[in-house]
Amino acid sequence: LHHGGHFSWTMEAFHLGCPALRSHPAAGLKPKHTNVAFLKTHKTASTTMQNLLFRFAEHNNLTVALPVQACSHQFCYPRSFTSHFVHSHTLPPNIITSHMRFNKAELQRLMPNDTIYVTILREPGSMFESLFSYYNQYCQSFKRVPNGSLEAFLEEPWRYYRPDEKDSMYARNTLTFDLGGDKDRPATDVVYARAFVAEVERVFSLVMIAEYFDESLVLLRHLLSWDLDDILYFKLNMRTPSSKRSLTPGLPAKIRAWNSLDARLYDHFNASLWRQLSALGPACVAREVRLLRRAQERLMRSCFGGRMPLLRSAAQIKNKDLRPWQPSGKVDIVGYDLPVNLSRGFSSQAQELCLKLIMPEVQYTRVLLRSQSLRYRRSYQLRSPQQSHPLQQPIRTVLPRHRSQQPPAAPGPASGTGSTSTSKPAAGTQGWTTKIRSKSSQTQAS
Ligand SMILES: Nc1ncnc2c1ncn2[C@@H]1O[C@H](COP(=O)(O)OS(=O)(=O)O)[C@@H](OP(=O)(O)O)[C@H]1O
Repeated sequence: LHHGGHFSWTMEAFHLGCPALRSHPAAGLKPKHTNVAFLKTHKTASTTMQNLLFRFAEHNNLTVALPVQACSHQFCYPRSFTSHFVHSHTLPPNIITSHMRFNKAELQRLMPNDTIYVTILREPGSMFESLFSYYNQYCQSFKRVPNGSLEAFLEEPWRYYRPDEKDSMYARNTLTFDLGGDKDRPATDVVYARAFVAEVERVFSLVMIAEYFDESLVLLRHLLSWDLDDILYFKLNMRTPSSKRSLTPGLPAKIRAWNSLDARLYDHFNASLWRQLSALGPACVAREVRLLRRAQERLMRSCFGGRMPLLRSAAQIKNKDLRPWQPSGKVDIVGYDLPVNLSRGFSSQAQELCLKLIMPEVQYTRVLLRSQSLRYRRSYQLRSPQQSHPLQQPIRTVLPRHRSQQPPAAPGPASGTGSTSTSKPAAGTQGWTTKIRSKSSQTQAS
């Protein structure tokens, strides 16, 4: 961090890395894969992932598809994604990661052919508890429940839930909905549930699991041929312990029954994550996880003046660019503040890294849109019309009206070079390769 922002721990990783993989001859030369579509599901640690992808994109001068202003900082969720929602200055994209309702055909039209699709799921009990608390003031199904009681909702969900109502996707099978599925298919429709899981498996090369976030990142790193320092992160979008409630016995089973499609997805992809980890080698995975955590702790201490940071509620954070959005007065989403004397002994690059690591979703989206827009404007005069992305002509300015149930973002305008890979530094990762195959080619063909 003190040497130009690059965290040099790849050599250490090389010595501790997986022997079987290290012997692979050409892996050190393999370029990093840079075309990634990450489906940002709700309340699954997806903001932490999005921040990691934003930083990777900036570091490698890539283009991130961002929403037009009328969509706020999401792609007009809960409407099904279309390329009309993408800001024309962020085309052609390498990475897409903002909230959307998945639409395979539209994403394939937008993204390069070799795009790797990734998403993340969370255990249904803790996820539903998080949704219930976060969207308590938005979602009518939750607002109707006396005393905001999760137990009361789960006792008689049909008393409070209306499938066609605004924001009902937060109250039942949210993962299925985000993935483009039918959240209200009855649990008895096993044929639909199986086919849906199979479709998700066909499209997504990696389905991460929030409970095993670091292990999932190790798989991601191998899948994309990234370095260990590309997967460093600080946890974002957390609630204070006082905003959480523990689930009383019997509730997890009720949550699973109510969200049976999500439960099926979770069980399937949790099992497949562990199969992939075991194929990579448990010892190798454990070593990489250990390295990641150690490096993260060092990075945190560097950014926060030698000690571990205190998590702060939004009101306590002096820098407004670092205040996380608060869904209501009843839930406290915490964030970080940087020490005032951070600039002492730090390069501007190192300061920038510390800032971006803790920048909340709404503000980072706005910053990225601004910088990409600037880049787009600078390169605009140099382009011939043929060099434009097909979706850039004509630029679409009219958007169907849509209410925003999410935090208001104020993105400015934004960019577009279309590089598809970066040169991977050979040091430390020679021979490390993944056994996980990209499914993008199958997906394109289907
Ligand atoms: N690295 C990592 N590992 C495990 N869990 C993590 C991580 N980062 C964030 N979190 C937890 O994820 C919850 C927020 O999820 P999202 O960022 O997806 O929420 S949002 O839909 O974008 O608002 C939120 O959960 P709750 O605190 O239970 O609400 C965060 O604490």
